Amino acid sequence: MDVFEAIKTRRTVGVVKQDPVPRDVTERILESAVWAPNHFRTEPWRFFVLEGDGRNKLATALVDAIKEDMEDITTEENKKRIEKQQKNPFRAPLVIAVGVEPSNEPKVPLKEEYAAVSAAIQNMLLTAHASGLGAIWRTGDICYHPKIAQSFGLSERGEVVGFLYIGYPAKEPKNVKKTDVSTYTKWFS
Ligand SMILES: Cc1cc2nc3c(=O)[nH]c(=O)nc-3n(C[C@H](O)[C@H](O)[C@H](O)COP(=O)(O)O)c2cc1C
Repeated sequence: MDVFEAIKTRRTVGVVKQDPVPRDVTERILESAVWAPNHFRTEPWRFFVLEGDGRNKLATALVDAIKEDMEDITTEENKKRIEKQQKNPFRAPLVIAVGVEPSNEPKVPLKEEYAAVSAAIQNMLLTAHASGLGAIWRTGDICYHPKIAQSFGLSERGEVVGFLYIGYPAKEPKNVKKTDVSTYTKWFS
């Protein structure tokens, strides 16, 4: 599969099988990340690989984070929200939490550190797709909760920018409509 084909045929896959992802495939996905472009070569990306029982680490972090923002954790509604977060990491056999650890160098714009990590994530999604896997980049407010960053040992400036849920597709991905690029393009020749 050439790069353009991989880019065009990759779709977000939210529902995957529980079959484990082979170690070498996971390692290839990780390796593809660090070839992303990165101004000043600060290498701001961090990867936390969660598989098998390791996914409990994320479940605990998600539950701690959600509880912190609740006034009363014993209401029926909140109990359900807690239960949902407890289960969320088990929706895929492999979850990679991708973090950013921004440089302290004044010359390095913060937005460029996030840009580099986003480019790394796209590499990972494309490598997963080219390996026959399905993946979804998930966030939500909880992803950016300081407790989540802390749970992975990130600094106060660091944060998790996405959870990649990866596995073999259980369902055909939904078709998405893309507006033709000409709508967003102005040419100056
Ligand atoms: C920064 C970012 C955060 C995202 N977070 C979520 C999410 O929390 N839940 C979700 O269902 N999809 C999430 N997505 C995936 C998008 O919904 C998906 O890319 C979009 O629907 C387009 O589908 P495609 O990836 O198949 O082109 C996220 C994508 C990005 C780039």
